[in-house]
Amino acid sequence: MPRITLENLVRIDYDYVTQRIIDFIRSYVKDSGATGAIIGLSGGVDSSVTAYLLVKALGKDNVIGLILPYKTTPPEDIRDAKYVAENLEIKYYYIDIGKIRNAFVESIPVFDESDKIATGNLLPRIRMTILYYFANRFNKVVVGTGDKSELLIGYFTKYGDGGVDILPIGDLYKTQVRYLGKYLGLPDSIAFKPSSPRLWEDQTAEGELGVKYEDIDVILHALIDYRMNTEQAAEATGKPIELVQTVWRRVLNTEHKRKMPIVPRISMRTLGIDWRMPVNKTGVSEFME
Ligand SMILES: Nc1ncnc2c1ncn2[C@@H]1O[C@H](COP(=O)(O)OP(=O)(O)OC[C@H]2O[C@@H]([n+]3cccc(C(=O)O)c3)[C@H](O)[C@@H]2O)[C@@H](O)[C@H]1O
Ligand SMILES: Nc1ncnc2c1ncn2[C@@H]1O[C@H](COP(=O)(O)OP(=O)(O)OP(=O)(O)O)[C@@H](O)[C@H]1O
Ligand SMILES: [Mg+2]
Repeated sequence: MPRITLENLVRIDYDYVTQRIIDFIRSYVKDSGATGAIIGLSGGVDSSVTAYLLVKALGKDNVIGLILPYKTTPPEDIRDAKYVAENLEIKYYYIDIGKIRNAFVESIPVFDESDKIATGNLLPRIRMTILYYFANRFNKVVVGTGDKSELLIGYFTKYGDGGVDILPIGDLYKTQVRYLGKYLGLPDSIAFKPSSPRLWEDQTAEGELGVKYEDIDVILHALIDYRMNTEQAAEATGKPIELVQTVWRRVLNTEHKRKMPIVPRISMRTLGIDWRMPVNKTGVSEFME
């Protein structure tokens, strides 16, 4: 049984990884017929790394950043998001989403502030709408920032930050994204900033999940990349079986977030039977007469 450590995970060739992602972005945007990319800049590691990669792939004139704060966004995030945009010399817009969010709140009869998830999820869904406005308006693609850890455990808002066209860092675990950030020249204050969706005050990802990303990553590495079962993963990583099961349960329970909406199979082709109505002598279905 291999011993699986975080060391394994972060010791990858970041030069190669960067080139693969750049090639992917370039060819996707070219084939889509778009003129470039739109990205939401939060000041967090995922959007910062993705923005650096976009500029390397497409050039600074073809990337637009949107800084979309709400009052739960701390000032240091806004400062870091601006730093990224200015350092990369990309065009960016700053749009406070407070008024839009409040219009939703005032218009929804059953609105309940105490429901943190339903209330918090409004923010990424509003951001998604604004990102797509810009994409339509300027013929660009919306670039998502989800990493492999978040995607696998479903730690994102369905059709919010999950509603995007491409996910350039979606095959890299959070810890790998941090080291890629360092490799790309991001300051440590961004590359190693504790992750948070900032959906409510003082929210942190690890606080809400109850598991550290370091543990999540090493466990996912065993379960997904080595295709181990939970007992094997616990042994190979040295993590408690309960923790491994918690992570695995998250993967299973969020499968729906990684798929297109399910369509029931009722057509002739998918059912494999002829479902046509009987036709009359003139060859017309009776109900159409
Ligand atoms: N089996 C199933 N098949 C199909 N659809 C299913 C389903 N189960 C739930 N659903 C649907 O999914 C909905 C629940 O999913 P969703 O609306 O996303 O809500 P949910 O997963 O409960 O909440 C989003 C989570 O992601 C976190 N988040 C959000 C944004 C960014 C980040 C970040 O890392 O920065 C993290 C946030 O803190 C929260 O924990 C249900 O209301 C239902 O509509
Ligand atoms: N205030 C914001 N302004 C613009 N975009 C935002 C804002 N907050 C979140 N987003 C978008 O939603 C994405 C998902 O948020 P998330 O918090 O997962 O990513 P992050 O902040 O880049 O990194 P981390 O997950 O480590 O916090 C961001 O990467 C960004 O594209
Ligand atoms: Mg964040």
